[in-house]
Amino acid sequence: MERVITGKEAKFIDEVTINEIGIPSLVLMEKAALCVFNELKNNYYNYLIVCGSGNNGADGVALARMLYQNGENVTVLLISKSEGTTEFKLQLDIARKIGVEIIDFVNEDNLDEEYLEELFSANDCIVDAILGIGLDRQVSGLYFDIIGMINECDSDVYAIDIPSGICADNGEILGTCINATVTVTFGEYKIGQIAYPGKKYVGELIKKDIGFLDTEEVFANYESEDLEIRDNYIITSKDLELIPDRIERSNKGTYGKLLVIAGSKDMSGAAFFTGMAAYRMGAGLVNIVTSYENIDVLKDKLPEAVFTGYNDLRDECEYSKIAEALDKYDCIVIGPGISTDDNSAILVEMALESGKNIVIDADAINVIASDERYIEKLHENCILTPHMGEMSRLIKRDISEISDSPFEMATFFRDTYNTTIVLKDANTIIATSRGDNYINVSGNEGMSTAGSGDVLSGIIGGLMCIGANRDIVAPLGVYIHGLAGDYAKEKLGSASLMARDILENISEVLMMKDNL
Ligand SMILES: NC(=O)C1=CN([C@@H]2O[C@H](COP(=O)(O)OP(=O)(O)OC[C@H]3O[C@@H](n4cnc5c(N)ncnc54)[C@H](O)[C@@H]3O)[C@@H](O)[C@H]2O)[C@@H](O)CC1
Ligand SMILES: [K+]
Repeated sequence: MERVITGKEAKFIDEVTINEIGIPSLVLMEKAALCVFNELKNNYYNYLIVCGSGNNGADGVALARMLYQNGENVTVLLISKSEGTTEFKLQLDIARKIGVEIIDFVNEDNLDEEYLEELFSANDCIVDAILGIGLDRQVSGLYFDIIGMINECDSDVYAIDIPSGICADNGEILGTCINATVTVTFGEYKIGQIAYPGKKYVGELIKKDIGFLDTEEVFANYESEDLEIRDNYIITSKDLELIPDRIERSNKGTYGKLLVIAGSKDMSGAAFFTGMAAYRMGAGLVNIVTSYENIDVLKDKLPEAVFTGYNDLRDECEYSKIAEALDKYDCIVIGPGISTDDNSAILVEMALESGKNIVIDADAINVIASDERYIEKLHENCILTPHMGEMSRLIKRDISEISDSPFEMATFFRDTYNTTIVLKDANTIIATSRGDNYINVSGNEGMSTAGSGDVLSGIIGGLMCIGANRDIVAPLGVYIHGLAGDYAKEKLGSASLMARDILENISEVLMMKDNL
């Protein structure tokens, strides 16, 4: 896994590198500007570098100097009213002395919006050096208007460090933001570049090492009074190694027993997808607990499973049959297609009280959302997998509020209930009960299709079953699900992609692991 950091953590790493280690700020800046220069040089006819007056702007001015000295047509556009940081003033002074063309929009007369529009379209490359990780409030006024104009023109836009307007801490857009073609960032990825909505505006994301002190070393050895370091990661293909290997001399008991409580009248498909996904992940035995009328059809589709039927769980005999199964099995997936009737409420309560490792999905989440009594029973071995609608019911907030700040919502839920949450979205956020957060980077738009969530809960259940580390099953399962979807998209395109195609490509992911 790879760490992703907040803007504040990035600042802390900056400060330690400069103040404790002694690498001068200007040396880091020179390297940062050089990295962007190497991406740009000789690629465009005319460059316009739009600069704020913080160190992001200073990077921009240093870049302009490099382009100028390389013989390219470059203009700096200054748009800040304030004098700027020490580094900014210094870079500007050097650039002026060397002869770089500088337009000071705020202080020069006779410059209006029309002039700016013409300037933007006259340059085929615009560099956004307005705001970086120092963004700390809503974008308004001139900055707002200029970002709008840059987004309107056809030129390529390179953002230095992060597109201006995206909050590096969580991906929120503070009023407006630059829609970049390419973003060149320094040190580590920032959450705002990986998480939606920010991710949508980053374009191609290039990460460059500019000589900061190693992040893990900084976090382990230096303390900051006002900064709480959070463990945020992305899963990468290397982490597939964390899927337990098959053992040559083994039997089905070696790979665990999973109880899948899924499906209700007219909803047998959900149980099939979940059960089958768990088997494709390598689960030893899957027992599907479902309404009696589903069993015949499921037996045909998934003869590898065993079945436990129920009709009315107020019946003592039926109740104890399920209680016995809960007792015998290693882990549980509950929710896909179970409906929200009285039987489901009983099943959810039984599963929660078993204390086992449980994946809680779909209608089981709706049951929990319907009554405070259940939410209080969540524990550290639960993994909830809500989509935006289910999350909205669970925490009683509007979907728009959740999709504007999914990262905050997921971590808030985890912190409140000490449970793992998988908030499903175009890039799913996982906040684990151990305190780690993950932003998923696999998957595609074709996976927004019926049954896709059922497959995910089966994959996570399957991973638990085969003995993957408890702290990693949720983020790893989400990553595998997305990767299986990516394989499916490669073969079929995104529009025709169906849940069964995700299922069929789980094996591709497992073979990829074998070839690592
Ligand atoms: N030594 C360093 O500190 C390095 C800094 N680097 C660059 O410096 C950037 C961070 O620099 P800074 O911390 O100076 O911050 P920024 O340059 O991102 O911006 C801070 C300035 O913008 C103002 N501001 C914040 N939000 C605003 C808003 N919504 N509207 C208008 N003004 C707003 C702040 O008051 C402050 O004056 C990084 O993103 C990176 O590009 C790199 O050069 C690497 C080395
Ligand atoms: K920027």
